[in-house]
Amino acid sequence: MKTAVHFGAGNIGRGFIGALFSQSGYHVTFVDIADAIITKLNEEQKYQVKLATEQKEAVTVENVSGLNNLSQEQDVHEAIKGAVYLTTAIGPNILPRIAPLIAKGLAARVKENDEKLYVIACENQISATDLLKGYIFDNLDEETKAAIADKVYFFNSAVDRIVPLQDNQGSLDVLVEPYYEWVVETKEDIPHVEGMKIVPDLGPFIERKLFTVNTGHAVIAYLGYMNGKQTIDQTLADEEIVKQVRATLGETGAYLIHQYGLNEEEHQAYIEKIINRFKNRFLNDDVTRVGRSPLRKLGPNDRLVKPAVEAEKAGLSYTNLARAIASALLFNNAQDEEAVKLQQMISESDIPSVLKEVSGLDTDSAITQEVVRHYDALKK
Ligand SMILES: NC(=O)c1ccc[n+]([C@@H]2O[C@H](COP(=O)([O-])OP(=O)(O)OC[C@H]3O[C@@H](n4cnc5c(N)ncnc54)[C@H](O)[C@@H]3O)[C@@H](O)[C@H]2O)c1
Ligand SMILES: O=P(O)(O)OC[C@@H](O)[C@@H](O)[C@H](O)[C@H](O)CO
Repeated sequence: MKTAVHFGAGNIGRGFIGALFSQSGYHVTFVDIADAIITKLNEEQKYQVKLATEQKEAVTVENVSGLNNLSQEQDVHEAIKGAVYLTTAIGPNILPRIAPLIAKGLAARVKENDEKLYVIACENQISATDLLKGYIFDNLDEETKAAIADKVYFFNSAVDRIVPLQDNQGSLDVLVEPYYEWVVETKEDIPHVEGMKIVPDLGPFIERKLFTVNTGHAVIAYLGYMNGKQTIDQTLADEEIVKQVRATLGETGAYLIHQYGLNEEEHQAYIEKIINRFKNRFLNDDVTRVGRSPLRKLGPNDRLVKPAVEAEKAGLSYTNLARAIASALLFNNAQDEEAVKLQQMISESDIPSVLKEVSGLDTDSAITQEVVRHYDALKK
């Protein structure tokens, strides 16, 4: 049986990417540090993906197993040696940590296997696979880099499926929204995977996804958190917040239309479809999951700052994006490591200096001034 090695047996790993490989006739070897999940995968060898709908339709995912990357290094090398695909859904900040193990696996593989291997990072980050490739190459000698050149291919991708935190008493089953989109950038003819869409240029796809789904999601999460709401759909019961989401997505939309020549009506329909996805009450998606890791979300290339910077460059409005950035700065969730660090930075300094450090914005930039104005207003 063909195999796919997937790093990260979490929500997207089990609920989306691993499920598509399994449905396409692959055995999926999940690699994770969560021992309980790995043990259960090996014991049960299957799980269910359940749709967040009234009917709760379910699909059984079979031909799965697990490896712990901390205690089973050698087995992970063996799995990489024989795989057709190597994918990740582990969080962008974790990619550097798994790179040394992948590098060792690739070095061992190319000594005995001339077949092509396709590496795809499925993370909410622009050019995540390029970044992963860089981290892997930092761990390879020149000879191995040359040896893998025409055998290991790295493709960027965009992944879209809302998978909330799972409240299922340790079961492997995953609740997911019905909608999904996995877009992979390549001009190669690659082995078929159900549900994978191939495009020659990912730019418009990843930006459209990140600056609509994830920008909108972030606005709801931070305003919801600020207003004491538990979930995304509960937050959207507040019409003022829905208005704010539409206004912000109007700004990212104007940038996307300007940058990629998107059809205005189609883009508006895309926005409305996404707002409806957010309203799915069966997802029970916690605002703290969606707002997680605010330092990453405030990064220069991420869902809030990049569209604001691009809108400003293009002479477009960015005041609602500045408000979204301000609301992210107010995310003071004590359970979130990055939120704690962010609040500590703010308490020891000032907003312009924090934005300089975290988002790469000049302290006297027009965006920074606009963020400070909104921050002061929201804080009241
Ligand atoms: N959940 C969603 O709705 C969604 C949708 C699209 C994209 N994404 C992206 O997918 C990625 C994963 O998100 P998720 O929601 O599945 O997160 P998750 O926390 O459910 O899964 C991440 C998994 O990675 C594992 N992990 C952490 N550190 C590790 C390490 N050093 N080695 C091996 N495994 C490690 C964790 O144990 C966990 O099982 C993120 O980049 C996220 O932005 C998520
Ligand atoms: O995963 P993050 O932390 O980058 O973003 C949180 C959510 O916006 C995200 O997980 C969405 O649910 C997902 O991107 C939908 O495709």
